[in-house]
This record gives sequence, structure tokens and C-alpha cells, in this order.
Amino acid sequence: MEHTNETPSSLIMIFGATGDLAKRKLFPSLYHLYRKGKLTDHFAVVGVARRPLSHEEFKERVKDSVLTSIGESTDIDDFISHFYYQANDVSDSDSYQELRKLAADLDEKYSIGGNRIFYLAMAPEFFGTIAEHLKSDGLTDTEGFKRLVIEKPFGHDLPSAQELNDRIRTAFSESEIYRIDHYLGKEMVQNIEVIRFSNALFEPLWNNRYISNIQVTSSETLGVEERGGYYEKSGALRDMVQNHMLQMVALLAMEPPIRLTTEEIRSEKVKALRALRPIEGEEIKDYFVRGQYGSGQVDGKELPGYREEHNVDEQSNTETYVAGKLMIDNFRWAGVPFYIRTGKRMTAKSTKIVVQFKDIPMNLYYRKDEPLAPNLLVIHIQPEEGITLHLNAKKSGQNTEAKTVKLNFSNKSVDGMNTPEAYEKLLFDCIRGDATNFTHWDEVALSWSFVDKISEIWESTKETEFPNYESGTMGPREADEMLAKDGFFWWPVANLEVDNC
Ligand SMILES: NC(=O)C1=CN([C@@H]2O[C@H](COP(=O)(O)OP(=O)(O)OC[C@H]3O[C@@H](n4cnc5c(N)ncnc54)[C@H](OP(=O)(O)O)[C@@H]3O)[C@@H](O)[C@H]2O)C=CC1
Ligand SMILES: O=C1O[C@H](COP(=O)(O)O)[C@@H](O)[C@H](O)[C@H]1O
Repeated sequence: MEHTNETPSSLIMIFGATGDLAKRKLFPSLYHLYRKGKLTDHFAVVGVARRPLSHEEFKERVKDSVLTSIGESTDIDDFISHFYYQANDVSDSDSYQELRKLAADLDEKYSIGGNRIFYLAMAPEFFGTIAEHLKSDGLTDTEGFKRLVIEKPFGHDLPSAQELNDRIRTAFSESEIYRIDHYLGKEMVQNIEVIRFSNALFEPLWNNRYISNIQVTSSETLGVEERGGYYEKSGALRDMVQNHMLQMVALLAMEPPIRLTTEEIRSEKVKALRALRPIEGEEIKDYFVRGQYGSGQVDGKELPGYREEHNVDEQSNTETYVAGKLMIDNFRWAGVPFYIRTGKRMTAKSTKIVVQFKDIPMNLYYRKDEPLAPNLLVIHIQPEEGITLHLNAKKSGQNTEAKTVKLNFSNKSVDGMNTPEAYEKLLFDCIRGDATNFTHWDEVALSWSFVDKISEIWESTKETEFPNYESGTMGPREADEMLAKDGFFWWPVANLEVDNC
């Protein structure tokens, strides 16, 4: 179905409604949509989880989560009046029959017209079972639309992702599946396409003739916190690279779509991912660096190393940091490295893209023997949102020196407010039927096949140097050496800030 700007009525069923994601992200996001009039009164939410709760108890949980997120509200009671709860055992048909009955009653009560969104905010091992029951127990037999929103991780590798996909495809068609990658809901990630394709200034230069390298950094200050059990099996490669990092690279590298439709945009991203040079076997050490954080001091506080974290093996071989050099073997990008790095317990919480342009052929002006700083386009994704363009200009009052000037655009200073949370935008897109900012199966499959070749080698070879970076630093020194070999260095995430806007 083509999406519209209107909000259709919908029944949203959240599986995993007593969990962390629902509490911290989904309920507050739904509330924001409600406040902004982006949910019509023809909506209802059914929370589904294992524990028994009454409708009233569930409404109170939703209220708490919203008030914790936003502070005070005058319409919270109206909002929570749309919420209901059903305890469910994921593999028991009888519970789905009860759900079906509740859905039918709410459909009638709120004149929803049979539109149903099933949001799976649960551990991934349940995804296939729930999707199959939704079909076999008749919840997908409805007169309106049916959509499945599915959280990450989508599989653990290509074979498991394929198996999961086959299972959910028995109940939902590809166009009905909304695979969440919350980075695609971030304002400045969505802005990549606009910056590229609506500026005569950039698009002609967006290729290997003018760009020397592109750097994508997503650094976190937190460690694994309570998620040691999950993270031990995942590591940074599966947790961040397979999805968020490769999605950003695809948006940076793709060709302009012929139309701004979901299909055309996705098809260009798929082509970019297909052009990714596979890195395997012995080559991996030249193109990828893995790291694991040790203990360290951050803000005067002593923090434990990864191996001391809860639910983590004390000899763990899991990487908490990845840096990589990606090559996109097509006409536009031949020879241009895309460097990516992501990790936990680093110096700053920051996601940034730095596009470094090639040096001009010779420095005609000012200090002729000294190289000029390269032009940079910096896209600030978080925590600031904006763009900075680094140019060279004459230093005032002197006639022999050029200096870098930074042209800044900050979203906050222009819109005067923080942009909506990614989940709010993605939920709204799903309600409207716009799947553009969700990942198509082809993208998922290509990303796994790229990452699997690296994880297979990393899992079968013990990294004897772990831990190899201290908490509170920007990762292992080998990641700097990887760029130095190519004559580059990582642009620091700190002094590229959107300042003085
Ligand atoms: N939390 C986050 O920030 C993020 C989470 N995700 C993904 O979202 C999903 C959910 O994560 P999160 O909310 O953190 O998980 P939680 O562990 O906090 O919540 C799990 C939910 O699943 C329910 N559940 C567990 N087992 C069963 C069962 N057998 N039958 C029915 N319900 C069951 C729990 O119900 P009960 O409490 O009643 O047992 C609970 O509501 C995961 O796929 C995760 O990877 C993705 C990005 C970020
Ligand atoms: O998907 C995930 O993302 C978060 C980082 O998200 P951000 O929006 O805060 O940048 C990461 O902490 C988590 O490990 C991963 O599962």
C-alpha cells in the first residue's frame, strides 16, 4: 500500500509490553504522537507479555513510563484510556484466541476498520513463533492492513536470518514487514539523502575524483551495562556494524534514486551494499581491527573492564570495538575508503560522518610550501544534530596565512527544539505505511553475508591482546595505524562540533 500523510486508525499490539524497550521508547513515542494529533482517536494499544496484569495495572505502567519520560501531562488519562493488556504464552494457541477476541472487540469499539500493527518487542527467538501463531490463530485475517514491526537483532548470521525471514514470510508479505533499524529514524541520518541530493554544491563532487575518504564514527561512553548475556553472543560487529553502520554507509554511497519511493530508495541502497568488497580470510587483519575495553578511569571514576562485567566470560573473546575499512567497488567509489568505527566505553558519546575532500592540486595562496587543511563536510548525527563545512579562508589582518573556517548549521538553533526521537518517527511511518526507513530483506541479507566472513574468523581465532583499549579512550592503536598506512588519520569527534550556532 502507498503511504499517505494521514494517520489511519490502527490497533497496535505490542508483544513484550512489560519490557525495557516498551517502557523507555515505545510508550513515550506513542504519547508524543498522540499529543501532536498524529494518532486519531480511532486507535487502541494492546500490551502483551507473559506476566498476569489487569488492564488497569497495565495502564498505570504506561502512565508511569510516559510521566517519567516527559514530566507532567494534562491529557495522560485520555491517552492511557486507549490501552489494554492481555497475558500471553507465546506458544499457546488459546492465548492467541483470547487476543483475537480482544482485538475484534477493540476494533468495533474504536471503529478501527481492521487495521493491525503487531510490534514484536521481545527476544528474537520468539519472533518466528509469534508470527506463525498470528496467522494460524486468525489474527492476521482482518479487513484492514496488517503490518509486522520487528526489532533487532534480525538473526545472528545469514542462515539464522534467512530461517527467521522464511518463518515470518509465511504470515506477512515483504511489504508488510517493518524491520526496525532505529538509526534510520534519526533526523540527521534521514538528512544524508537530502544533503546529498538537493545541493548542487555536493552531488557533482560526491565521487572518487573529489573525495579522498569518508569516516563514520559511532562511539559510546557506556559499557555493556545489563546486557552482558546478549552482548557476549553478539559483539560490536553484529550489534552495530551489521545494521546501523552499514546502513549509514549505504546512504552515503548509493546512487540518486530515480524517484523518492520506498522501492527506488531501497533498491539503490541494495546496489551499494552489493558493491561492498567482501573481506575474507587473511585480508581481514588489513581491513578490520577488533577491540575490547579494559578497566579505566572516566570522570575520576574507576570502571571495570568488559571481562569483569555481569554475565561476561572472564576470558571473553567478544569485541566491544570495531574499526573497518570498506571499499565500494563501483565506478563512483573505486579507490575511496569508507572507514567505520564503533565501540563501547570510548571517550565520547558521538555519531558523526566526516567526508574528507581531496587536496587541491597546489597551494597557490599564502604559505605556499605548507599544505592547506582539506575541506571537510561533517554530518553531526548525535548528540548534536547539524552540519559543518570546513573551508579555508584568509586570516583577517594578515596576508600570509590561511585558516580553517567552519560554516555551521545546527538543527536545534533553526528549529528551536530537539527533533523527535527516532522511535516516534518510525512508529508514525509504520502507521502511515511508509517502509522507506525500515530495512528490506535484501539489505539484511547482504549485510549479514558481509559481516559473517569476518565474524567466522574472529570467533575461531582467540585475540590474545584483549583487552586492548582502556575505558575512556578512542579504541586500540591498531585502528589509528590502519588509517596511517593510507596516509589518513581519524578526525577527532570532539573538535568538529557544531559550535557557536
Ligand atoms: N531495550 C532496548 O533499549 C532495546 C531493545 N531492542 C530489542 O527489543 C526487544 C525487547 O528488548 P527489551 O525490551 O530490552 O527486553 P526485556 O527483557 O526488557 O523485555 C522482554 C519482554 O518479553 C516478554 N516475554 C519474555 N518471555 C516471554 C514469553 N515466553 N512469553 C511472553 N512474553 C515474554 C517479557 O514479559 P514479562 O515481563 O511478563 O516476562 C517482557 O515484556 C529485543 O529484541 C531487543 O533486542 C532493540 C534496541 C534497543
Ligand atoms: O542498537 C543498538 O544501539 C545502541 C546505540 O544506539 P544510540 O541510538 O544510542 O546510538 C547500542 O548501545 C546498543 O548496544 C545497540 O544494540
